[in-house]
Amino acid sequence: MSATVFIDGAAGTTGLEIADRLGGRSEFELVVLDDARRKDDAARAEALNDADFVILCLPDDAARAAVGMIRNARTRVIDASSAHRVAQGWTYGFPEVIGREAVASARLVSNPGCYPTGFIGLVAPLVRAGLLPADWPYVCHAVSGYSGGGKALIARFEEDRDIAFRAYGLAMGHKHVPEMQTHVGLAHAPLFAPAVVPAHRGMLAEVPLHLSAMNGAGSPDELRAALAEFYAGSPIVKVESDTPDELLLRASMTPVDTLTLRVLSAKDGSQARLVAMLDNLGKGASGAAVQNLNLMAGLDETAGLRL
Ligand SMILES: NC(=O)C1=CN([C@@H]2O[C@H](COP(=O)(O)OP(=O)(O)OC[C@H]3O[C@@H](n4cnc5c(N)ncnc54)[C@H](OP(=O)(O)O)[C@@H]3O)[C@@H](O)[C@H]2O)C=CC1
Ligand SMILES: CC(=O)N[C@@H](CCC(=O)OP(=O)(O)O)C(=O)O
Repeated sequence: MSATVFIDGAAGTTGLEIADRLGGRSEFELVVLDDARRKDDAARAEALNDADFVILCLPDDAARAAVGMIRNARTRVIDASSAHRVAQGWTYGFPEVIGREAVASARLVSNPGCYPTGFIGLVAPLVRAGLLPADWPYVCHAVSGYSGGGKALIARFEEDRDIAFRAYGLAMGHKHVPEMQTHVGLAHAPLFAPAVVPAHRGMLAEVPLHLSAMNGAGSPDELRAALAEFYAGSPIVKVESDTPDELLLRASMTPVDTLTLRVLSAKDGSQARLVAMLDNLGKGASGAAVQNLNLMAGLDETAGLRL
């Protein structure tokens, strides 16, 4: 018998991409509320309590309210919002970093943010291996396609074709910083500098490092080898050892659920740039939600993913 899945917020950017990935799969049956009922609390409460799995693709406040509507301990939840990413009782849904078994057995899973997927994917294994210090004040620069901001930012970029680059989070305190600090185990909140480019999807997150100024930091070769070992065998996270002349995000990018990591470095090893590339709607959101759903349902983690 197939498990029932209710996507709350199914008409939004993340929800639609999850439904795409689940389409045609016999292991899951999607529960769909029509347009007239998708924001009706009584209909949502019924669907939230009846489904085997609920995937929340809602703004944070609506996600918190949806969790409050679940009145049984049977329904298992994947929250794509940032409402529960450092909350007690929730498992952080980054299986490669947190552990596949932890995600597979959890009832409440919080999907990582798109930018933190790049930052944590790069830094957590290296801090854990003792090759980067936990008490360093890290910096993360990143660019995202505009679908990262959901329907509102898509509409803004599609209406105003003149925006070439949008830096934001300028007063610091971006909502992703707590999960970046917590799930790497850092002493200081990272300084996070996000931006949006006029492409629908795609993301690059970078952590520049003055290795020669960091006490006890590994060499670029050691960092690269440690990442390759940590993700060895992962069908989703790839560690590349090349040094390309340039890294391009293409506006025509097709959806992909991989996360690609690189350690780029100076010849003398004094400086490095840790770089993650992903699709904000792939491993950054919908692909990650489907990977977590697969694990929670006891299935191959890659089923339905675009690899
Ligand atoms: N886009 C991305 O790349 C990523 C998004 N996320 C997170 O996923 C969540 C969804 O984001 P995204 O899909 O981009 O956002 P969208 O704005 O595209 O979609 C949100 C959807 O939720 C619906 N909604 C809002 N309030 C309610 C409610 N009370 N009851 C039912 N439906 C409601 C909206 O309805 P309506 O259509 O009427 O506006 C909309 O369809 C957010 O928390 C976001 O931060 C996480 C990682 C990456
Ligand atoms: C481009 C853009 O606006 N991106 C969003 C983050 C997208 C994401 O990861 O979603 P969560 O909000 O669920 O964390 C932002 O910076 O707020």
